[in-house]
Amino acid sequence: MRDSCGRTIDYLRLSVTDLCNYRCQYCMPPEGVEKRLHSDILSIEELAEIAAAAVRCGVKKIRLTGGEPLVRRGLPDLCRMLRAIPGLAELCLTTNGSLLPQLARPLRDAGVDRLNISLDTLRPDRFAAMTRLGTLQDVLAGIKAAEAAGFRNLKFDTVLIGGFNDDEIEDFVNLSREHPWEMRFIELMPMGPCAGWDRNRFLPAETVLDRMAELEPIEAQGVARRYQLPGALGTVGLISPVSHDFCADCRRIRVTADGKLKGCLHSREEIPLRGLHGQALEDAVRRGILHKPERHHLTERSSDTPRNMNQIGG
Ligand SMILES: Nc1nc2c(ncn2[C@@H]2O[C@H](COP(=O)(O)OP(=O)(O)OP(=O)(O)O)[C@@H](O)[C@H]2O)c(=O)[nH]1
Ligand SMILES: C[S@@+](CC[C@H](N)C(=O)[O-])C[C@H]1O[C@@H](n2cnc3c(N)ncnc32)[C@H](O)[C@@H]1O
Ligand code: SF4
Ligand code: SF4
Repeated sequence: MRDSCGRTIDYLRLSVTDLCNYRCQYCMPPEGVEKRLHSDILSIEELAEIAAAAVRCGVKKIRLTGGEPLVRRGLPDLCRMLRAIPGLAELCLTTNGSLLPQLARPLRDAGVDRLNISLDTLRPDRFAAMTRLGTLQDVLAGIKAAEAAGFRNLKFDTVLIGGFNDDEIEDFVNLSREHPWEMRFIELMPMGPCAGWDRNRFLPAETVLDRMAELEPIEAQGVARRYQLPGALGTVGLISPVSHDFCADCRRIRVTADGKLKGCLHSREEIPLRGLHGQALEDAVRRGILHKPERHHLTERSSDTPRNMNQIGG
């Protein structure tokens, strides 16, 4: 289905929880989130019902996200239910990777096609400081488990943060030499805890090209401009929501774990879906697509959404 700007909307980012086992400094406050009542969050059945309605409205790809999706109990059951929806072409998941040692295999068996793993630093001390609760070791074990479970085309998402990880650009890019991975760099978007951070922490993704002159452009994919080192097995991606926004080509809608449809990551507008079923649910999804905001306004001000990123899912 097309929105009022003529964009085809076929990609749903579905958040299964706002909870997380990490507290990344730019994403969540140190104290975490107020624990909600279990009933405030969509049940597995409600998530599957919304996903099926979205597919009837033209969605072909679903990406599960969080918070951290892997902390959600019953996630493999949900994946199995989603995989059985006729017309769904791709089921993907974005994760911090820490729980993949236990869950990579069950998720693969449940039909998840592809994983994107967030990884902001390769230094154990920095990792612990940025995530406040995590260890790099867990994520490295998670990556091994994902490969052993048969996940291919892994992508890694690194949020570029000036003064934190910009001296690791080369290390990340070099991983693409020996591994068939896409190493992606994402511009930090001003929202939630990082909205007021010093301007020099927000770097344009071009910084990567300035540091790595060897990178050669290859075909873009989704929202990522892509590059490759000569002879490398993997690729490098740049995602520039701030400096080169990709709103004109946006194909996404989002549903939050508390059941609100968001036409745009950065907009305040939300459509409540809870309690709707059948045609009424489908009509609400269509309304959300039709009224999808045209673009964000991050070059003029911080994000308009009052939510932190863990309450949306990226
Ligand atoms: N501004 C903006 N940023 C987005 C949007 N979608 C994803 N991002 C950011 O881009 C980063 C990468 O997103 P992923 O979760 O890996 O998903 P993806 O890029 O759609 O993944 P692929 O399906 O592999 O192309 C995350 O940090 C997101 O916050 C969007 O619609 N708008
Ligand atoms: C909110 S997390 C949810 C999924 C999972 N917990 C993870 O970290 O992959 C999704 C992605 O959003 C990114 N993210 C969070 N806050 C961001 C911000 N302010 N700007 C850019 N990316 C952000 C994270 O780094 C992560 O790659
Ligand atoms: S970025 Fe992901 S892992 Fe980090 S706090 Fe946010 S939801 Fe959790
Ligand atoms: S900011 Fe909004 S319109 Fe722009 S790409 Fe992201 S979700 Fe789409």
